[in-house]
Amino acid sequence: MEREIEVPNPNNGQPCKSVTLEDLTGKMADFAKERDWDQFHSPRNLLLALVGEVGELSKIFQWKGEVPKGLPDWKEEEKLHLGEELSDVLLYLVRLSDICGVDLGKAALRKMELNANKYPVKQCNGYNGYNTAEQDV
Ligand SMILES: Nc1ccn([C@H]2C[C@H](O)[C@@H](COP(=O)(O)OP(=O)(O)OP(=O)(O)O)O2)c(=O)n1
Repeated sequence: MEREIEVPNPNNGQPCKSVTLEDLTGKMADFAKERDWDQFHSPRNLLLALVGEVGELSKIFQWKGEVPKGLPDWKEEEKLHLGEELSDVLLYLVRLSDICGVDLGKAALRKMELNANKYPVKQCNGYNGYNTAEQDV
C-alpha cells in the first residue's frame, strides 16, 4: 500500500505519494534549470549552502537542552519549521550528490553494509562504539 503524507500544497493540493531520491534529484535539477541557476550549483557552492542549512537546523535545537523523541512539547509551527530546515539539508545534499555524479541511494546502501560489517551486532549490542574506551569495536 502506498503511504500518503499530508502536506500543505506542494502537489496541486493532492496528498503526495512516497518520494524517492530520484524524484528529489529530478525536481532540484528542474528547479535550477528553470532559473538558470546551474551556473551557481557548483560542488563547492552547494557544499557551502548545505553547511549553512545544517547551521540553520542546529539553531532550532540550540539552547533547548535535550528534547524527548517525537518532540511532544513542540508547537506545530516549530515542527513545520524543523521540516523546512531538514528539507533544505536533504535537498542540497541530493543536489550536491547529483552534481558530483554520485548515486546517493546506491552509495548510502553500500555505506550501510560497510557500517554493518564494521559494527557487528554481537559485539555492539548496547555499545555504540564510543561510550567506553574498553569497547574497541
Ligand atoms: N541558489 C539556490 C538558492 C536556493 N535553493 C533552494 C534549495 C533550498 O531548499 C532553498 C534554500 O533557500 P534560501 O537560501 O532562501 O534559504 P531558506 O529557505 O533557509 O531561507 P532563510 O535563509 O531566509 O531562512 O532553496 C537552491 O536550490 N539554489
